[in-house]
Amino acid sequence: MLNFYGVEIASRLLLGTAQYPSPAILADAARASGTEILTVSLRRESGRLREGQDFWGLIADLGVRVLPNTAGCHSVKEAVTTAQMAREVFGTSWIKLEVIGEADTLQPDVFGLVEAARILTSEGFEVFPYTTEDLVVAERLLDAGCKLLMPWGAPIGTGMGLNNVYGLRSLRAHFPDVPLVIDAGIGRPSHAAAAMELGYDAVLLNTAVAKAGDPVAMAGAFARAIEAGRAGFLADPIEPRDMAAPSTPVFGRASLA
Ligand SMILES: CC(=O)[C@@H](O)[C@H](O)COP(=O)(O)O
Repeated sequence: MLNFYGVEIASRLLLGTAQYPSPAILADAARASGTEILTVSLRRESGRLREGQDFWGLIADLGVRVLPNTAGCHSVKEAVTTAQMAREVFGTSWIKLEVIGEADTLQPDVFGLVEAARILTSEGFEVFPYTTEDLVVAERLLDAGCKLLMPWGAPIGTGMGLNNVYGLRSLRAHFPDVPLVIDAGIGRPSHAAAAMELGYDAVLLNTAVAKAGDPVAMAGAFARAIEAGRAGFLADPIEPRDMAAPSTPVFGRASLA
């Protein structure tokens, strides 16, 4: 079972809550996904109070954990302040930390991320950092007190899947005991399955479900793909090879005589 900061989690799919056609579809998609963790942006909740209250009721009905995020923050100060407010609003010390550094790719500002992570862990937060696959940054985030890492698959909202499989494989190999969650850029269930086959512990996604033609069906498809990918990883897949190898034994030949 997954363990995030001492909390055991059965579902390996974490779901975002933005961009659904309606709150009812979000709720149905969350149920179909089997997720136990929904990410929620503080900005959304504080911005439109009435809608926020309805939204909070919906989350409470689903009986899932909330992982507040600092989506849209571009500086350390903004991210830290948003995290502090989120702790008050949502009553949890979990925070998905995003410090965005570049507008076109929404690439994390990894320098600001490490600084913000250090500040927040010293204040008792349990930080889920949205990062790249960079090994040195990963080491710095762990030094800063993060107990798990959330590298991107591809830029948020692109649906491109796993852009740097080599880097992600290498991150997995360097940190075998750290929970690793692919966060962002997943477009199709096969991308999520591929992440799990690499040995990743879980996948966080939003756009691919929220913007699908049928978000509820897509949520179910992702849940099954993640389970299949995990099962495949645990079953110890064969290594690819360059030369063909007959899968049918060649001893004993058919004879026409
Ligand atoms: C919801 C959330 O936390 C996003 O910031 C996250 O990174 C998801 O990205 P996708 O929308 O690309 O799945």
